[in-house]
Amino acid sequence: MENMNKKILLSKDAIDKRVKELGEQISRDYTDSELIIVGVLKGAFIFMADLIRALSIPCRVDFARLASYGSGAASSGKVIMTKDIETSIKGRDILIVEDIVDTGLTLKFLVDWFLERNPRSLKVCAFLDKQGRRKVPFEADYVGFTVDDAFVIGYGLDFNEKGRFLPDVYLVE
Ligand SMILES: O=P(O)(O)OC[C@H]1O[C@H](OP(=O)(O)OP(=O)(O)O)[C@H](O)[C@@H]1O
Ligand SMILES: Nc1nc2[nH]cnc2c(=O)[nH]1
Repeated sequence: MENMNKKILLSKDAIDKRVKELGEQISRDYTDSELIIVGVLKGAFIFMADLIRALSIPCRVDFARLASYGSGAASSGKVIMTKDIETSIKGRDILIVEDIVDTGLTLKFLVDWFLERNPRSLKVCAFLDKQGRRKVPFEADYVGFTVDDAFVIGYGLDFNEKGRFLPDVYLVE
């Protein structure tokens, strides 16, 4: 990563401002509900930590971890869950929090998985959305920023497990 060209895409200030707006919007939409927030590991952990502190409503948290397998850099499109949540979601309001939607395969899998357990409602909040890259139709209910088709790191997002700690988001090449 040290040898890579990286250019700032989203500053910490811009991220903080947008996360605060999302927190306010979600708090308005879920007044009178005790939301269960499900973070998708690993990438979402920083966004989720900031987002729940921007809420003015109570929430519970849980985590799931998914992996997609493929040859080389290309995903086979097969997603598997390597860690399920530990909370019962039947009849509850669920918000999945994800760092990025790219092909849409991960979130499509997770949404279908959770819907089988009959939550009262199920929505998705994604920090970043690469809308032009979908392999399956998928729309998040809340989006921090839309980004073009370029590889990004920082604010939880990694390149080979590096760069998650960076407070800003960078384009890398
Ligand atoms: O829309 P998709 O094409 O399915 O891609 C999005 C997924 O890819 C990334 O996870 P990754 O597998 O890199 O794991 P990580 O979160 O542990 O970094 C990201 O965090 C999403 O979960
Ligand atoms: N870190 C990272 N993970 C991704 N997964 C899908 N797109 C991206 C991206 O741009 N950066």
